[in-house]
Amino acid sequence: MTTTPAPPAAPPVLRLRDVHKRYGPRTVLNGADLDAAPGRLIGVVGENGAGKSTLLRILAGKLRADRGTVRLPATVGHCPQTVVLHHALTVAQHVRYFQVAYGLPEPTRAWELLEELRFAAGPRDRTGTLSGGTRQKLNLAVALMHDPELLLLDEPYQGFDWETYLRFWEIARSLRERGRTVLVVSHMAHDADRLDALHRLAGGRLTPVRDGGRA
Ligand SMILES: Nc1ncnc2c1ncn2[C@@H]1O[C@H](COP(=O)(O)OP(=O)(O)OP(=O)(O)O)[C@@H](O)[C@H]1O
Repeated sequence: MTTTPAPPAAPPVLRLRDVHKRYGPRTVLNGADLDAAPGRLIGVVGENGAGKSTLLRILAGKLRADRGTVRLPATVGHCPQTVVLHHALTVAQHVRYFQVAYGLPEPTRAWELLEELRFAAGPRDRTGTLSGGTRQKLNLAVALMHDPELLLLDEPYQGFDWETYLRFWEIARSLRERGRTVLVVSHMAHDADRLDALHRLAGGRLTPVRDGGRA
């Protein structure tokens, strides 16, 4: 009898090893490790101030770790907790700005995402006039519009109504099906079932709470 060897596991798209970060005397990350394979939905939970946003900012290249190694794919999207939009610019100006920043020939994906998220504002509306949840939809769409291999989302659905929250998870699932890796900082216990793996950040380290085996 011949046996077919199992296919080798896909190499991690994200690898974090022994990452340290302190702000003055305060140590926030103290040897954080994480591996993420392609096509995984991964959650990170932790108490307020545990260092989740710090971790994501390091992964997004917006903050330098004091020590340790971070291996990332070529394209990374980051949707930070604080909306990065400028209140005086219109919706269309934001889409155009990020299209140019990412070097995209067309901004089509941004408009598709906004439609999927039931975006109610018009292209000429200034973001300063939008509701918090509506601004967050634009924040999310511009983080996703270049279809990054790794997507870092810091509580991405703050201010979303229930229907939009469910649509967010549909988008996350379709990204996973296309081999994208999505890392979500979450406070919601009922998100856990939607994820392939869940890690807790405490004491500056990441510990798997639940792991689907390939995260
Ligand atoms: N730029 C900074 N300078 C000094 N301290 C900072 C800075 N950014 C964050 N901190 C501190 O580092 C700790 C971790 O902050 P961080 O925002 O990463 O936590 P978090 O887990 O995302 O918190 P939350 O759940 O409240 O969003 C906190 O004590 C915070 O006050």
